[in-house]
Amino acid sequence: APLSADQANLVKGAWDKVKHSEVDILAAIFSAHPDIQAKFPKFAGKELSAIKGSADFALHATRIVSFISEVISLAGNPSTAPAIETLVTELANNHKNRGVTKDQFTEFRNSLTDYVSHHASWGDNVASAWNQAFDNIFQTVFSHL
Ligand code: HEM
Repeated sequence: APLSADQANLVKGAWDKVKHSEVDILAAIFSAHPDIQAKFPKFAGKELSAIKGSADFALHATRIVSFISEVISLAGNPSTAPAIETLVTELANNHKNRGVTKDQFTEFRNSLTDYVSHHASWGDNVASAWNQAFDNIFQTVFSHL
């Protein structure tokens, strides 16, 4: 089910606490899942510590975080649901073309959720809204992979 306005506000509140930590978020994902790092032509086979400070790393981290910020900013409003669907379908198709798997998307989700849950205040209500948001997003992603 789509998020209510109240649920969307809980997700926004948590995301606001971490959205300026782009590099840290991507580093946490790569560190937990080297198979994700290995999909990136620019980062494959390199030590995380050697790439984490690079402009390329900051650029990609910012792309990911900006995408998530955009989707979250559109959540909780029935009139913007089609825009979310369009953005997420495009993301799924781009990643399908790169050979990204459902398991890798799930790994990404789990690391991201782990990061946010440790860097924002995280009660049951926040967790439930966050999980519902990602269930919705991933339902669309998986239908296109
Ligand atoms: C919800 C999860 C994810 C989000 C929000 C996300 C977001 C993005 C965005 C916004 C871009 C740049 C736009 C584009 O080229 O499509 C991108 C590129 C990319 N993503 Fe993801 N991504 C996710 C999951 C993954 C996973 C799991 C992998 C690998 C296993 C991956 C690998 C890549 C690669 C290889 C690129 C191209 C990088 C380049 O330009 O060299 N992504 N991603």
